[in-house]
Amino acid sequence: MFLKRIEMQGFKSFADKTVIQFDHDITGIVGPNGCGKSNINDAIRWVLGEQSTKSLRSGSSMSDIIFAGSQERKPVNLAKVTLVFDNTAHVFDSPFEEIEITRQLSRANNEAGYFINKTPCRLKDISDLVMDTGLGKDSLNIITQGNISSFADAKPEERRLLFEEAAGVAKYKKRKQISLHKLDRTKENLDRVQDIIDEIERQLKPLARQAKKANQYFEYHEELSRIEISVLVDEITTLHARLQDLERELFEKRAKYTSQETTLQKLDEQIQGLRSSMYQTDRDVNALQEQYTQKMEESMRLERRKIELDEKRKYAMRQADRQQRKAEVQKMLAEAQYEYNDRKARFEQARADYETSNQALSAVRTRLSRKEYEVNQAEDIYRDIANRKTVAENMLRQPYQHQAGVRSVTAAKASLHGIEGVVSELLVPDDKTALAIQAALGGSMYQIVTADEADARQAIRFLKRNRGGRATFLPLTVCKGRYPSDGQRLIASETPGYIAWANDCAACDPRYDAVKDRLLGNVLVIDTLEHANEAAKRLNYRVKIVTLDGEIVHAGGSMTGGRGRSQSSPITLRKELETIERQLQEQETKRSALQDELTDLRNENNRMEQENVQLRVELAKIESVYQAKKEKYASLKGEYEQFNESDAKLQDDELVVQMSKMHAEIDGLTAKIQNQRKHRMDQGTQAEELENRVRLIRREMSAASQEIHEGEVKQTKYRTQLENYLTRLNTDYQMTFEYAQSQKQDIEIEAAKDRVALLHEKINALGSVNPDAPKQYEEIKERYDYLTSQKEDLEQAGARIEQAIKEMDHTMVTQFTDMFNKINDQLDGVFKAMFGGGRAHLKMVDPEDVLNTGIDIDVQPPGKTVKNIQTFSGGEKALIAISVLFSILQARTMPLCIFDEVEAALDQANVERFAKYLSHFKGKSQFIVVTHRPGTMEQCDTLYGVTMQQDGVSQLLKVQLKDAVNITEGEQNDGIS
Ligand SMILES: Nc1ncnc2c1ncn2[C@@H]1O[C@H](COP(=O)(O)OP(=O)(O)OP(=O)(O)O)[C@@H](O)[C@H]1O
Repeated sequence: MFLKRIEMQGFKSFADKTVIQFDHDITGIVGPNGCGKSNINDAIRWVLGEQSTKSLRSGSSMSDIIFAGSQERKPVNLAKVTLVFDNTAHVFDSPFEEIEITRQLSRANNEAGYFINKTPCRLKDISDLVMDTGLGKDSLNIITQGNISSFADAKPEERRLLFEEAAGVAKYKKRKQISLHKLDRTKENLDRVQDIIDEIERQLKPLARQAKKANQYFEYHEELSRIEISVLVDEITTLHARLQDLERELFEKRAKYTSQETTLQKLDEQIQGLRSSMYQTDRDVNALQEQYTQKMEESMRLERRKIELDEKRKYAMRQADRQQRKAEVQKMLAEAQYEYNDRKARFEQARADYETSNQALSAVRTRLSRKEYEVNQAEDIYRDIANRKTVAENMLRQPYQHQAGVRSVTAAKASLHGIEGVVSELLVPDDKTALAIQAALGGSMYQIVTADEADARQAIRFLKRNRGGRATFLPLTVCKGRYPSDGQRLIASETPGYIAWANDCAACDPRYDAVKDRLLGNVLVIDTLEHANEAAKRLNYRVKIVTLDGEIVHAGGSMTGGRGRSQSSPITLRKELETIERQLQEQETKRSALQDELTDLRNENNRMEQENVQLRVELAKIESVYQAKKEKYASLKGEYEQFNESDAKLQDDELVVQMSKMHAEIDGLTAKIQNQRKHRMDQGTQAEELENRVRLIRREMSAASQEIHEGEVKQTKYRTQLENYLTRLNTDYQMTFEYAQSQKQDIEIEAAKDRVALLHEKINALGSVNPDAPKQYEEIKERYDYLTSQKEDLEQAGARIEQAIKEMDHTMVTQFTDMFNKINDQLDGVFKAMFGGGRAHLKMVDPEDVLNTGIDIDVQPPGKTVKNIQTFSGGEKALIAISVLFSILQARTMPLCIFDEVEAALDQANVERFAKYLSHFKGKSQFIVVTHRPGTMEQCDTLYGVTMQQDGVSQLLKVQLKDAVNITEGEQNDGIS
């Protein structure tokens, strides 16, 4: 027998160990209601893998299948059932000739145990072993009364399951289900992988470009590093040498300047000395001049006395004889001639002196008027600067003339809380970049910095309440710096004309660093507008740029520039005022020097005017004397010529001697005065020469000072450049100059410089570079390749599953159709045997869809015209179902069938037909039949009677037919005897 034995213990009502031995084809199980017959079926299904407590007619828990005890028996802790199969026909796919399957369950810990041939295993192993045999918890092996009665009323689709089971396609269906599930999962995985691949593909292209760019950058940078070190070393060396030359030059210039200062001082002293000496000479000349005037007056007096004397002589002569008179005239003529000649010479000398004085005076006047013009000019400039100073001072006193709000808040600062100040007061730009910072700040220079937002709100309320104007407030608590990116810094520092980032050009209390960095942190300062345009281009028009002249290239490229009436703003005013004060000081020095010179010139002019007047007076005096002498000489000459002889002598020798002495003195004084004048002129010339030298030296010193200043500017520039280069060595290459020197290569520096510039250009042209791009690209590419191969694997797996499903579908269609036809072939004969005539036929509801079609059955019992199965009686429906069941058993041999009261609904005649037909299968299948019907019992080879005594425990014993009928019929009385 296929099922050789069942061993049960503790299973449901079989509390004690019960062994059912099967030795014949048809074994009947009989017994009264509730004695435990169906528990045997349950035991078989339980071992074959049933997990549903409902289907096992157990309670809510599987442990309810363990014997629960009764009034007289205690519950047991373990349920254990073993099925022993004969496998000599190898119904099980196993080399063993006997298969023993055991399932047990312990109540204590709900622990389940599964065994095949006593070897522990999993439930799945049992299901797998059983699946291909046609046995199984849902198989056709176990048919209950319920199965039979529901067959006719079932939907065609439900009915189909029976045929699937018969055709053995259930396992394919299950496998297909698993495959479909797998396919779904594979497709889901594929979709997921595809989504990731799509996403990665989207990243891959730009990343490839970035990686290429970064590699290019690394290449350029690598080359740059190789040659730029040498270039930097060369630049530093050159700059160093230049600086040394410059310092030497500056030292010499400063030394010369100092020595010129000393010379100038000496010259000034000399000029001072000379001026006092000239003053003394002037006084000497004046004294001599006075003496001269006195002498001249005395001389004139003597002259007058002489004239009087001569008149007296003339009178005497008129009294004397003619000879005497002649001699007298002759003598007078000689005197007159002498005097005439003498006065003439004097007159001419005086005239020449006067003319010389005139010329000198005119020269001085010209110089004077030129000097006056220069002084006026200097005065105008001074006044102009002084005016500018006043205006600037006024503006500084009222810096927010046009910002009413700022004015109001500043005025009320003491009564408001947390007013830190106006941006223009808090930030102080350096001289050079003041205009640039002013432009960079724009209107924000009038923003008022407050400690926090509450302070700003309070100030705004104050302005509103007092209608004090509007103002913008910048609370420190929300103020955050804005900075350029590292890339922008690098590009900016390499751009021609780069000065600095604006926040580095202004100083402030560290408290306001955030304000400074917020307003100026991302503004770039460049020297000229051309360079600013270039810088903007290189920075992709993303940065605001200002020039030293205050022009702006805004982010985006728009430009602001030009010049208004005033360039001043509070931010530049302080510096402007300092510059104006310096200019005023310089102009003051210049103006007072010019005024000194003017005073000197005026003094000289006055002196010369005086001298000139004096000379003119003298000339007039001497001219009159000269004219008198001339006339006298002419008259005497005429008179004498009338005498042939000389007349009496009338003379005053003493007067003549006095006069001649006087004349000699006057001549002496004249000579002295002339000498002094010449000396004075020499001194003047000398002073002028010295002043010329002073002017020359001053000019030279001013030029030298300018050169020194320029040299110092150059020096600062070189030092800054040097610092820059050293910083670059340090930051870009982490090298000291000394180490870099040791790394310097022997290359052509000029060509290298060109190359460095070109490389910088190329690097700039690359724009922003992501240095991690190559690594990121590699990683993502690797991931992409991996996922692509995953995708291929999944596609192949999917294709394999689809192919397997296709094959399974094909097998199922074939097997199902074959089995369906076979059953159909059997059905008519079985039906006729069961109904004693008539006919029956199975049909597919949708023959086109064999895999899903429902199954209908057309039946026509003998003598009836009704075909609709629903309209038949319960017994007829059961007989139809049994006919189909038998047809199936005909078409497909089952190794084991368990019928649980399947014939319960049949009448006696039909039970007999049923039982008779059962014997058709003898030798082919093993039957275990649970029954109450004697007709069926008669056909059984062996009969087991199941009884249950008061203790609620099922007992089993082999019985004879007679006993079996008794047991069944004596259900109401006591069971077996
Ligand atoms: N865990 C259990 N412990 C003890 N007895 C149990 C347990 N489970 C079920 N039983 C008993 O098993 C009996 C039911 O057995 P079963 O359904 O096999 O009877 P039957 O012989 O098939 O009856 P019928 O002829 O009416 O179908 C009941 O008396 C029930 O109390």
